Amino acid sequence: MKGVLLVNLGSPASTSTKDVRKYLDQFLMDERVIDAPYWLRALLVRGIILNTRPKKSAKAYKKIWWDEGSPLIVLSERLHKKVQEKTEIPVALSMRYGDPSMKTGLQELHDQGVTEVLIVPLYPQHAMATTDTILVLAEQLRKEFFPQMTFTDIPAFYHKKEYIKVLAESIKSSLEGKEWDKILFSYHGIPERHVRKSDITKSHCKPNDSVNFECCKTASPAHEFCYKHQCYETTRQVVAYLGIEPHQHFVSFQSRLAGDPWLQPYTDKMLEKYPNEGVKKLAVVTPAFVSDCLETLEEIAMEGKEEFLKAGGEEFHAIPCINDNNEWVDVLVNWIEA
Ligand SMILES: C=CC1=C(C)c2cc3[nH]c(cc4nc(cc5[nH]c(cc1n2)c(C)c5CCC(=O)O)C(CCC(=O)O)=C4C)c(C)c3C=C
Ligand SMILES: [Fe+2]
Ligand SMILES: [Fe+2]
Repeated sequence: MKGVLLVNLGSPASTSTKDVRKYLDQFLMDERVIDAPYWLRALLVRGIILNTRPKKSAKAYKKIWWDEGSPLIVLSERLHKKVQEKTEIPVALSMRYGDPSMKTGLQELHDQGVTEVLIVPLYPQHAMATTDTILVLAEQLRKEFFPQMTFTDIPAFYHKKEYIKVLAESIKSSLEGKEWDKILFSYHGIPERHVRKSDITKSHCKPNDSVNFECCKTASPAHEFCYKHQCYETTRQVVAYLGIEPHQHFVSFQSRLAGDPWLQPYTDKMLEKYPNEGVKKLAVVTPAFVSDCLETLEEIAMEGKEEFLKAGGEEFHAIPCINDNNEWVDVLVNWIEA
C-alpha cells in the first residue's frame, strides 16, 4: 500500500534555551549542514556556536512563538490535516530535526500497512542541507527499521508550473491594494562551498558570481541540484507570471552564519542600502520556505523591517509563505495521487 511522508525542517520543542540548544545540536551536527569533518564540526558546534547561539535564538523564537507552538510546526500540521482530508492515501508529517521525527512518521505509516512511501521534502529548491539530508536519513531509517518499505520522492519543485502559480498568486493577493517600488526575493543562504559540492559536473557552478550569474543562465545538468540556479529560476518564472519588470525585483540571500562566504548579495545589506537608492516601499517574499518560520517572521518581518525603516524606508510588506493555502493543498494532493 502507498503512503506519503511530508518532511519539513523542524523547530525546537519550546523556546527554552535548553530545548533550543538540543535542536541546534541535532541540526548543526548534521554533516550536510555544517560539512566539516566530525572533529572540526564538533569543535565548531559544541565548542563555539552552542555556547552563545541557543540563548540568542531562544530570545528570537520567543518573539514569534504561538500559543499552539512553533509557527513552522503548527503551519505544517495545518497543511498535513488539509492534505489528508483530500486523499485516501495515508499521509504522515515529520520533521528532519526535532519532533515529530522521521522515524515516528515512518512508523505511523508502517502501522497503517504502508509499504511504498512517497517522500515529500517541503523545500522548493534543492540543497544538500535540506533535500539531500532528508533522503539520506530516510534511507538509513529504511535499512535499520523498515527494510520492507520502498521509497520514492518528489524532487525540488522550484520550476513546476503549478507551484509557480500558487506562489505568484499568493504574492499578488498579499500585495493587493498595497504600494511597492520593488519586490525582494530573499532566499535562505547556503555557503558557496555547498553549491560547488552539489555540482555534478564539478565545473559548471560559479557560486561567487553574484552580478551576472552566467552559470545559472547557461543550460547544464548541474542545475538539477544547483540551489543558486533554482532560486533564480523560481524568481524568473514568478516575475514572468506576474509581469514584473527587471528593475522591479531583485534576488538576495538571508540567514548566513559567520565564517565562510555564503551566497550573495546578502539580504540585510540590501535592506540597509535600498532607501538611499530611492526604494522607499519594499515587498519581501521568501520562497525558500513553504511555511512561515523564525527566518520569515523574525528575521524578515521584524528585524528586516526595522533595518529598512531605520535606513529611511517608508513601507515594508513581508509576504507570507504559501503555508496551508488551499491551492497549494490541491497541488500537493495532485502530486501525491499522480
Ligand atoms: C550552516 C548552517 C545552515 C545552513 C546551511 C542552512 C540551510 C538552510 N536552512 C533552511 C531552512 C531553515 N533554517 C532555519 C533556521 C536555521 N538555519 C540555521 C543554519 C543553517 N541553515 C540555523 C542555525 C537556524 C536556527 C535559527 C537560528 O539560530 O538562527 C529555519 C527556521 C526553523 C524554525 O524553527 O522556524 C528554516 C525553515 C533552508 C531552506 C536551507 C537551505 C537552503
Ligand atoms: Fe537554516
Ligand atoms: Fe549557477
